[in-house]
Amino acid sequence: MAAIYKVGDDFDESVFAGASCALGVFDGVHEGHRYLLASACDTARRSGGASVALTFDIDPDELFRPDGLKKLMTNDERVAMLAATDVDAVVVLPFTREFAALSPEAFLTQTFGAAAPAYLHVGRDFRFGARAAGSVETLEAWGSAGGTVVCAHSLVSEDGEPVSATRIRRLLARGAVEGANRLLTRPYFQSGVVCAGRGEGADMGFATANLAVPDVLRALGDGVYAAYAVVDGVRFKAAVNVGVAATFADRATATCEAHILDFDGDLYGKPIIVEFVAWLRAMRKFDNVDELIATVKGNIDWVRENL
Ligand SMILES: Cc1cc2nc3c(=O)[nH]c(=O)nc-3n(C[C@H](O)[C@H](O)[C@H](O)COP(=O)(O)O)c2cc1C
Ligand SMILES: Nc1ncnc2c1ncn2[C@@H]1O[C@H](COP(=O)(O)OP(=O)(O)OP(=O)(O)O)[C@@H](O)[C@H]1O
Repeated sequence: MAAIYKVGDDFDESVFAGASCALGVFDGVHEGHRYLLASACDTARRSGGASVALTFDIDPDELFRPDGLKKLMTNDERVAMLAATDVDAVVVLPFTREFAALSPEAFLTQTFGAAAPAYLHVGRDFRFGARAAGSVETLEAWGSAGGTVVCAHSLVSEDGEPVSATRIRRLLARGAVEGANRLLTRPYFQSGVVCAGRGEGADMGFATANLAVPDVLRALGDGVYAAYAVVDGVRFKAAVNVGVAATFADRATATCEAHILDFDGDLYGKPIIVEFVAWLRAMRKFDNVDELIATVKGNIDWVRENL
């Protein structure tokens, strides 16, 4: 597990000296991000320096484009996932309005101080600094003056289209979880602490663990999904309703309800992770509860037999 440095008063920039850094937000830590991180590990191995994922504490869009923003994971999950790759260190820059207002040159000076990295890896489309004025060309001019080799990579593509967090969000919004998982190279997940529901699921024959997923993390479209639920590190099959239950919209608050197969422990207050595998059907508003129960039990049976 990589060391995690949060940049603050006592941060020592010498971490960057001679290092190979991959720079970006990295929401989702998707296939393209992993390629960039692996490229940094590669030049680090060859040059004998450390490999560093250089990122921000929040997604800049949280400050500048919060309306309708759907992130693929929390900031803590993003940093933890970066730290679980092969990099030696994750450096987390505080992204404030003051920081965002820096010119590209000031951004680089403030970030690296006198400790120039040996290699800096970015995607060809990388933009940074105030009004996104900084580009690969800006990096290259700075790098050649200070001794940093800038590696601007062509974007990793799948099916002729670059992999990006935006593309993955678009897939998730329409429930295309298999496609999103392929670009993520792992299952898309939602996580949280199980909260109290209305308590009616158990009477209907299918208890559910309810998560109140904050709106900014609801990248996945409403619907019913086959999934796995991870409880205390153990993976169980699960049938999951995403979105506020349409039949009970006036009294329901949960936005992710998982019926965990072959599990009957008390989960209130416990953290769980729901890993989505396949879209099963659209969520429906049922006219009678018997029809809802029969349909949900059918979904649970499908999960039991097919996952
Ligand atoms: C696999 C699954 C599918 C579901 N599908 C629907 C649905 O299509 N429409 C709906 O209104 N509620 C749906 N629900 C939500 C149930 O209505 C809800 O879990 C039940 O009312 C219990 O809620 P409670 O945990 O708040 O007591 C589904 C639940 C599960 C587990
Ligand atoms: N498909 C890709 N292949 C290689 N590098 C990539 C790819 N996608 C992004 N990168 C690079 O990874 C770093 C982090 O990118 P960033 O966090 O902006 O990801 P993104 O997927 O492009 O996000 P968004 O879609 O929200 O713009 C940047 O240097 C970026 O250029």
